[in-house]
Amino acid sequence: MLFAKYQGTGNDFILIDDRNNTFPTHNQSLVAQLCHRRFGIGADGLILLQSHSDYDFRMVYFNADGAEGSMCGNGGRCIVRFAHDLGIFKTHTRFLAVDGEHLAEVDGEEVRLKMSDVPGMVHQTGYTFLNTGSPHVVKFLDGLSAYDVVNEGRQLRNDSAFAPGGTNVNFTERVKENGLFVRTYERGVEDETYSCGTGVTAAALVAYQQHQLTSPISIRTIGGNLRVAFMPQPDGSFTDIYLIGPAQRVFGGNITL
Ligand SMILES: N[C@@H](CCC[C@H](N)C(=O)O)C(=O)O
Repeated sequence: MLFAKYQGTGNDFILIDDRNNTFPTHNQSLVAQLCHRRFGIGADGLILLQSHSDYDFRMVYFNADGAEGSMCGNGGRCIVRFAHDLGIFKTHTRFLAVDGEHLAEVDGEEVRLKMSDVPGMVHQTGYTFLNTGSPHVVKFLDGLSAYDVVNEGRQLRNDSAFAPGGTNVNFTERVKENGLFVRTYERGVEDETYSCGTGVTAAALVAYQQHQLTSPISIRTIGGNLRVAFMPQPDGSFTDIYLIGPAQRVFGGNITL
């Protein structure tokens, strides 16, 4: 079976053209093995591109632990690049993911992905929780470069407040000129990743509401730079949310299943 590896600001994924529906979607240990960084290809997740009668394609996303996941923003940008490379569309596309319809546009190196609307957020002491297609905690702090993201993130990810599903955790620092630096502990990878698209989207919306940053917000991650644009609504919800940044093919190959 042919595969290709793509990355979006260092969040990396195995992409498979599954338009003939031959991938064994219920084989969780196979997905985990393919994503393993020592015994497999190595990736933060695996994504199937499947056919859909009403859309250009359907995105099916699995986390590195092999379980089917909720929405992945960087994965969404990578599958758009993959579909573009396969010749499925020219500049604009419309596809279906687990959280519903997404529109996207390829513009040179960048992919601009429309995210799901966000109904609101819950503020707790020390952090904010919201769902941007996947569940996210956003916690603002100073000195993020030296912060223990893995241990602090793992604790919050497994906090009983988020049981049974758990949450992703985004540690966020304000940087100059309407910008953020974000480091994410990702559920399903169970480690810090270089970038998380639904995570930086969550951080941007909280930064608007709590720190008066304005759309579009520039975000630095370990793996590169992203932008998040959005329209705040009077009822506290957000519409027209766009995640914008680079997505690239890394290499391709053939796997025997
Ligand atoms: N890396 C992703 C988020 C993927 C989903 C997450 N691991 C979860 O299970 O909630 C992104 O770019 O959004």
